[in-house]
Amino acid sequence: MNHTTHPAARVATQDWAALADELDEHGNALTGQLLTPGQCHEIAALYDEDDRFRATIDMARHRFGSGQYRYFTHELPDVVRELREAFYPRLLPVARDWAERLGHPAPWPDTLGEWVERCHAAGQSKSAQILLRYGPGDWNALHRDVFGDLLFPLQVVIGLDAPGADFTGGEFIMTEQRPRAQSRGSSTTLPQGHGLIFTTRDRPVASSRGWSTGPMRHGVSTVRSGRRRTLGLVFHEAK
Ligand SMILES: O=C(O)CCC(=O)C(=O)O
Ligand SMILES: [Fe+2]
Repeated sequence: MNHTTHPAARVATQDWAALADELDEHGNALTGQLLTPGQCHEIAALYDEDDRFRATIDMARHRFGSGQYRYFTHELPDVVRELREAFYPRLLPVARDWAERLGHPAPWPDTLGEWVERCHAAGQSKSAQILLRYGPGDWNALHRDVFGDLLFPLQVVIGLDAPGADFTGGEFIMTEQRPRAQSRGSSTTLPQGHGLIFTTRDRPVASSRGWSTGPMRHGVSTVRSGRRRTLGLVFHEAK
């Protein structure tokens, strides 16, 4: 793999000022291409390697929607580990800036390694990186990936299949609860190999009194045909 196709290098060379502006404006932001279609297929193919996963979740059984996802063990495949490590320092300034605006604590150290250690010490010790697989009729209910007190406020989902060609439907959807008003919705068609950075729990929303908390949820609309697979990167650990 040469330097230009290395996923971590692709993360580093995104226009991070523009992505931060987009995150401020919308609570989510789509990156450029991070993975080639071949790299997407390699990651998606890991789904069938049982030893790589600590748990498999049948979404219908938990009333999370319909479809299946698997939690990787801590022995992450190199590309997944490298992507997560490459994103963390880029998302950190946004996380700290948002916490300051909201008057929330910003407990995140400079390195992902230190943050993960802190999660483990606090009893959040399980890997939260997931591969998801949706077929026709599958969907993901609106939710938040909050697993304990320790939380990183942004996460990333990477599309592994091509919308239109490999599947139809299956848009990534978000809602934002507005104070004393009805919620606002958004949908994003996730291109293959691109990442969507999005708010895990709340984003800062400008208000007459400064900043207020904009609670957000995310999910996936029903896949109408084909197969949609994604890689989910979360920066805190699960319980
Ligand atoms: O499949 C998706 O697009 C979203 C999956 C999800 O809920 C997540 O990555 O946290
Ligand atoms: Fe999620």
